[in-house]
Amino acid sequence: MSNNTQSKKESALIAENGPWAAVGEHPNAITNRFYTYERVQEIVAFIQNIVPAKPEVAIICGSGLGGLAELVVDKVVIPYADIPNFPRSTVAGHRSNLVFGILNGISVVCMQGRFHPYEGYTTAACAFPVRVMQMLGAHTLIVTCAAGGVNKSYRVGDIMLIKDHINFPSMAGNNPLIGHNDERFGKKIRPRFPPVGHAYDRQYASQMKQVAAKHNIELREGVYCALGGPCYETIAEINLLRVLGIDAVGMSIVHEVTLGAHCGLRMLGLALITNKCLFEYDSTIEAVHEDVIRISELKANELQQLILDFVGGIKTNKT
Ligand SMILES: O=P(O)(O)O[C@@H]1C[C@H](O)[C@@H](CO)O1
Ligand code: HPA
Repeated sequence: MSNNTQSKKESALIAENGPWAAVGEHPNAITNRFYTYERVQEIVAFIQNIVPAKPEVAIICGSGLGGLAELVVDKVVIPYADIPNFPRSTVAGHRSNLVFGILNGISVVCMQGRFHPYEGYTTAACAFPVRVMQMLGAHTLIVTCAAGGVNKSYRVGDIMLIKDHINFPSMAGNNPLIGHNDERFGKKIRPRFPPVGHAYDRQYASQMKQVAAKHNIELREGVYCALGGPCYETIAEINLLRVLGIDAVGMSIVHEVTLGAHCGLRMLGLALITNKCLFEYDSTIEAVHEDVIRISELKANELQQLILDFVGGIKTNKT
């Protein structure tokens, strides 16, 4: 091929796909092109063939928190492996199932296992199931996760209502919305620059506080931040996060909430504090994932009680 033909081909590619085309696009742009509106619709149609009922509430279960899905009645379980083009969760404490059914009187879909960027998935691939669940009918998304306590007053086993988040991967140019903005995701036309300042629904937050008070469960409220993982943080990093006013640190949620905001979902987030973060160089305790799962499983009942009652409240408020 002559140099001239080669450069003409490259120019055409760049004109069609943008400046990254010649050197390789940002991976999220590629994922977004893979999980097009049409492909997401195909996945939705596949699922609707198995489960015709519309879920109203979507729940993403964090590390060791998949037990919540066991409370669902009239259950239909679809393994991720059975769904065309659906990723698999590769992390201990995350099963790979979509669980449909009724939770405290309301139709739900639970993701029993999520995807994390450190598993090798782009943030767009990690979060695209949020669009699937919205297209299946969900108007509400509940995200749960395990997190390290950065706030020094937090204890292991505390539950934190997520008031807001800091999306460090996004600040570093890794947002799941990078790539083509397909305005068809969601009920209204979805904007190129969606606001996320009120991503966590204030009314839902106050309903959750009432539920916690009713059960005598102390609820913390704070700011969650996501880092890329898979390493737990250094002592210097934790001290930096603390200076920034962050209360809990994890490796998930923020990309899911970003797509949830983009497609117009009302959202609630709960983080279970599974370990205290390291602040001092002479400290001997290190975070380990086995402990994260152990604490999650130990405290799962409380979290489940909160979600069960909260979901029941959504039903009551509708009737
Ligand atoms: O899926 P979540 O955010 O609950 O999992 C947390 C973050 C890492 O995946 C893992 C670290 O122990 O737990
Ligand atoms: N850091 C990051 N992610 C986590 C932690 C932590 O200490 N605990 C559970 N998930």
